[in-house]
Amino acid sequence: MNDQEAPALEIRAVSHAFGARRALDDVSLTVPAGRFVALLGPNGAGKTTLFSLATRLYSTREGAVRIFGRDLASAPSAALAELGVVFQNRTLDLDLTVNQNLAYHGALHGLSGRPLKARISALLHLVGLADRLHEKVRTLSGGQARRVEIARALIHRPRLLLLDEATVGLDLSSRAAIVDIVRRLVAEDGLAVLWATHIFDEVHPEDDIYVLDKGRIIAHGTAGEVAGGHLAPARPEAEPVPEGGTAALEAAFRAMTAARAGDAA
Ligand SMILES: Nc1ncnc2c1ncn2[C@@H]1O[C@H](COP(=O)(O)OP(=O)(O)OP(=O)(O)O)[C@@H](O)[C@H]1O
Repeated sequence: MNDQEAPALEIRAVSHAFGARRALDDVSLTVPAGRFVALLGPNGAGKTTLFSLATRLYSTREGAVRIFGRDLASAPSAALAELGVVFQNRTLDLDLTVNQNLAYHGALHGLSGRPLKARISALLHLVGLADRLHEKVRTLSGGQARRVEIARALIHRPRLLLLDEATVGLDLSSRAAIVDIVRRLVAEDGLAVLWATHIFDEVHPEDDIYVLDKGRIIAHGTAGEVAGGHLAPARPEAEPVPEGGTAALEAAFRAMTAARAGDAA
């Protein structure tokens, strides 16, 4: 399979345990090139563990992770070159400016001089923060800092972006702005995205979703299919759908996880 045909991310039969606690159990999922895929799961489902394996923070002992066909264990540099990531926990240096944070990260990826400056400028325009270049990150709102993290994750032009609960703790309009930026990157730039969330209203009916619960994938399909076809259609503007519009997905999810809790009992 050549690089153009390979999925952006392939996770195959991955399991991971912390001592006796099995955090992931035989998880497989695929993010096709240029597509938005949501990973929906409650707290403790295993999302962050999966991201830690996909970014090689943890080594994969059971199963395989491939990024555009490159195996993360045997060809880590080639695989990670295609990957950008926004972690759940904030990792910007608050006492450096936006520019310094981005420039430092760009330098790690071998960028310097004019190309680096141009890249930072383009990315800050993309996330709507061009006027904050020389301000310390400490002065930004939570949503603005998140947008800087997205810019930073894209500095080396990855073709796959992983976001772990990127909107958690943000107000509705900041969440909407971030969802909008990410969906535009998919639609206009062909970026592939894995969007991990426990917030139902960030998912549109036509989105490809995987539902993760207690370390296992318990459902996969479009969000509309998983919700039994009762999900309200996405609105054309990329705001989260109003509360209640995703009630069917939430109800389906609760029914699935309750059934599993019953199985386990
Ligand atoms: N370093 C660790 N040591 C021990 N157990 C861990 C560790 N990291 C995660 N776990 C456990 O693994 C399971 C999955 O956790 P994980 O953080 O991956 O879930 P999550 O879906 O990202 O949840 P959240 O949204 O709350 O971050 C949980 O039971 C958690 O307690």
